[in-house]
Amino acid sequence: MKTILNDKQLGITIDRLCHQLLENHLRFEDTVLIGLQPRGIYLSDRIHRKLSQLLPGIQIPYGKLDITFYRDDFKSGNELHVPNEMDINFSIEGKKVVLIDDVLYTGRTIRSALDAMLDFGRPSSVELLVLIDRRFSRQLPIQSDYTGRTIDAIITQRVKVLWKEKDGKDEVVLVD
Ligand SMILES: O=P(O)(O)OC[C@H]1O[C@H](OP(=O)(O)OP(=O)(O)O)[C@H](O)[C@@H]1O
Ligand SMILES: O=c1cc[nH]c(=O)[nH]1
Repeated sequence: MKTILNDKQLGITIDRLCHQLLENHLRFEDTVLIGLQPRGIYLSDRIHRKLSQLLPGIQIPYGKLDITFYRDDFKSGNELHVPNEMDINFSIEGKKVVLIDDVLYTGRTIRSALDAMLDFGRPSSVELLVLIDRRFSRQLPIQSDYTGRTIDAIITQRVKVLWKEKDGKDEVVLVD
């Protein structure tokens, strides 16, 4: 097992991603943040919290999207898919959406998210922010606009993003 980001590096990386978002979205007037269930929301919670500190008095619309019923393998196999909470109480019609997830690998989760998101309106643009981009693993033409760390990993390896509130510590590891 190899550490990709320790807790300090993870904090610095999230701060940097927030500043990159600020550079492009300034006061977030037409921008909404959407975290992907289940594991992207730990990152999106932190990003939303940090941006709210950096922009006091500004309410940035923030929701959580569940893609369970939009997965391209939803109807195949015998696996039982258990949905997570869908929590988007605003329209994304005409908004600039920033989708947030922890890991980008094949790109299938993001494809499903793009599909699921359209139930909430037609955005003017969609960007993707991920903590870890597993390069050379894509099965679809999808890439991130904001990236914490790009890594090369072989197919048998798995990136695990651990969060203090869920897993007891903040760390990103590569598991063989
Ligand atoms: O780009 P992809 O290949 O879709 O992988 C990325 C997704 O994988 C992880 O979720 P999870 O382990 O729940 O997803 P999986 O079961 O699809 O691997 C992670 O939280 C991302 O959402
Ligand atoms: O390495 C990987 C690939 C997909 N999803 C993860 O969380 N990790």
